[in-house]
Amino acid sequence: MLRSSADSAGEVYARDVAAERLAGQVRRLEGAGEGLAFGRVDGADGTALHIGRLGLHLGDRDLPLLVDWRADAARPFYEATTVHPMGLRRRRHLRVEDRAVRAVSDELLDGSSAAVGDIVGDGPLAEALEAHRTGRMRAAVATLQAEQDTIVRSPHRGVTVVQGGPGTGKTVVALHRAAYVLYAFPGVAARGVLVLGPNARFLDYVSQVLPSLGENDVLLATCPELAAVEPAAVESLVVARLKGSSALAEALAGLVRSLQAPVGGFAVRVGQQSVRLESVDVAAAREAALAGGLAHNRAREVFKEHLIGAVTDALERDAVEALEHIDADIAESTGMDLDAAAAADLRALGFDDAPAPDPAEVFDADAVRADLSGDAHVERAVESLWPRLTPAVVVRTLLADARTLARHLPSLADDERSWLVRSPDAPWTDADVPLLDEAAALVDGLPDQSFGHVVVDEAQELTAMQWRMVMRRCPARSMTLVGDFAQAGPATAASDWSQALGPHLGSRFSLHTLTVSYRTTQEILAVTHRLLARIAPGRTPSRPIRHGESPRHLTACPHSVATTVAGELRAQAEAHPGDLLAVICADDLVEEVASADVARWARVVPASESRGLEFDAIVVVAPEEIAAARPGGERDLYVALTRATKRLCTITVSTASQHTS
Ligand SMILES: Nc1ncnc2c1ncn2[C@@H]1O[C@H](COP(=O)(O)OP(=O)(O)OP(=O)(O)O)[C@@H](O)[C@H]1O
Repeated sequence: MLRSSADSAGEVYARDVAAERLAGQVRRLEGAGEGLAFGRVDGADGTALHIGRLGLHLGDRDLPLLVDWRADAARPFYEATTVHPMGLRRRRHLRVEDRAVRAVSDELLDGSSAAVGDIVGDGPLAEALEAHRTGRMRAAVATLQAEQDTIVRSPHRGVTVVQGGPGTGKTVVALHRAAYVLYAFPGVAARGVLVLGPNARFLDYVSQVLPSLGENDVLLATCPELAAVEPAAVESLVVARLKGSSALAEALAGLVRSLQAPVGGFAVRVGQQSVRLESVDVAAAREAALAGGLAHNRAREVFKEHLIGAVTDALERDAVEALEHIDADIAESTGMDLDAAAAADLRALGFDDAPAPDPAEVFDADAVRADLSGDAHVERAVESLWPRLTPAVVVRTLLADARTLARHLPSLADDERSWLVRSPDAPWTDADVPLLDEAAALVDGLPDQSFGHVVVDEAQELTAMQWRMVMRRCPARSMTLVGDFAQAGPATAASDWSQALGPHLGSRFSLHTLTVSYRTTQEILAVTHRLLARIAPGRTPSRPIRHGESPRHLTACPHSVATTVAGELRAQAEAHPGDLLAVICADDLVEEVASADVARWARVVPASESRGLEFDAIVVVAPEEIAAARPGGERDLYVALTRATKRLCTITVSTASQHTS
C-alpha cells in the first residue's frame, strides 16, 4: 500500500489513512487469530453457523463464513438451554490451536438423542477452568455463561454495575462488555473506551483479553496514568482516606474561589497616569468572568478583558474631562470660546459649518484596549487579583498549612487537618492524584480526553475523589462498573454502590449480581465462609461449581518462614509441573519471604496488590499478619485466600516460637 504512488499532499494523506486502516485490520486479525473459530450452532431447521472472535464474510455469499460472537445471530450459542433451545438442535464447542481442531464437544438442546456426528463430551467450561493459569487472563468468549452473556450484550447504554464474590467472572464480564460496546454501539466506540484498573500488575494481567478479541483501541489505565501524574511516595492510610473524601473537592473549589478577586478595588499605572477602579467595577468584572461557568484560568481572561474595558472607560472619561478643563481654562484666561473661534476659522477657509470634534471620538478606545492587554503593569495588577494557577500550586496551597486548611475544610477536626499538611516539595502520592485532577478541572477545565464508555474493574476501590475523576472523563455516563465491597481496600469509604455512585448518578444504574464462583473450588471457598460472615454480614457466599483438594495448613517458626515457604513450593511444583504458583503475604513481609529459593518457584505478591489476580495454587503466608497489617485487613485476607483455581496452603507463623527466638 505504502509503495503505491501518491503525488499531491491529499493523495499522500489518503494513502496514509488507508495504510493505517489496513494495518489496524491486520492487527485485529492477528490478535484474534488464535482460536478464531470456537463454536457452531445447528438449527432445528438444518441451518448451521460458525461462531468466532470476529465476523468473516466471503465474497458475495449470503451467510457469513464466521459470525462475530457479538452479533445477534450468535446469541443462541450463549443463551439457548434445553428448556429454551431458541431454535437450536445442537451447540458445538471447538477447541482450535495452531489452526488445528484439538477438541469438539456437543450439547443437544432439542431433546433429541445423539445422531451420527454428534460428539457429546466433557464441558468446555470445566476444561477452561481447569487449564493451567499463565499469569495473563484469557478471553472466555467461547464459554461465556448465560448470566454473564445477558449483561455483556445488554442494550442498556447507561451505567451497568456488576457485583459478585471473588471469581464469579466480574472481570470477564467487564472486558467482554467493553468488546461488545465497541461492536454494537459505533457512536460510543468512536469516542473511545477506557478500562480503569487498580494497579499496573492488574492491568498487565488483563492486558491480552481485548487484543485476543480483535480489539486494540481500548485504553487500559490506572488513575495516575489518566491524570498523567507519577506518584513517588506512599502515605499513611489515614491521610489517604481523608484525601479520598469529597470534602476535598469542596475545599479545592473554595480555595480557587478565594483567589478570584474576592474584594477591593484595582489600581494600575498606565503611562504617567494612575487609574483606580472602585470595588463595584471589580465586582462587576468578577461576576462577568464567573457567569460563563469557565474554569479559573479561562475566566481570568474574561475578567482581565472587563477590567481593561473599565480602565479604558476611566481613561476616556479622564481625557474628556482634561480637554474640557483646558477649554474652560483658556476661555477663562483669554475670554475666547475656542470651539466658536475654530469654527469661524474653518468657515473663513471655505469649510462650511464643520462640526467641532467630539473629544470622546478623538480617544481611540480600541487602540487603548489593545495597548492595555499587553501592558506589564496591567498584567501584574490582574495577577494580584486573579492569579493564573496550575493544579500543583492549588493543591500545594491548600495543603500548605493548618490555617488555609481550617478556612477551606471546616468539616474536619483540627488533628485531621494537621495530618493533611505537607511540605511544598514533598513528592506526590497516589491519594494526591485525584486532588491534582480536581484542581486541573477547576483551573483549566475538563480533561482533553474523554471516553464514550468507561469500564472500571475493582470499582469498590475508588474513593469519592477518584469517582469524580472517572465521571469527568465520561460525560455520556455510559459505563460498566464491576466490583465487590467485601473485597474493598482500606481507602474505600463507601460500603455499597448507592453510597459510591449516588452523588453522581442518583439511582440511575442497573445492578446485576453474579452468583457462581468459577475460580474457586468448594473446598477453598468453605475456608472463607466465617471470614466472609464477619466482613460482609448477611452476604450469601457464591456457589462453587468445582471441587478440588482440601486446603493445607502449615506452621513455621519466625526464623524459618522463607525455608518453609520454599519447601512447600518445591513440593507443589514437583507434584504439579506447569502450575502457576504465587505466595501472598503482608506487604512488610515481601522482602523476607522473597528469597531466591521462593522466587524460583513462585511470584511473591503483596496482599495489597493481589486484588483481581489468579493463580493455580497459592501459599498465603502469615494470614494473621495480613489481617492485622492495616485497617480492613480481614478483607485483604479474604482477597488473598480466594486467588487460587486449584490449591490453597496457609502458613501460620507460630508466635510461641517467636517468644523463644
Ligand atoms: N464463562 C467463563 N468461561 C471461562 N472462564 C471463566 C468464565 N467466567 C469466569 N471464568 C474464569 O473464572 C476466573 C475468575 O473470573 P474473574 O477474574 O472474571 O472473576 P472476578 O469476579 O473478577 O474475580 P475477583 O473478584 O477475584 O476479581 C477467571 O479465570 C476467568 O477466566
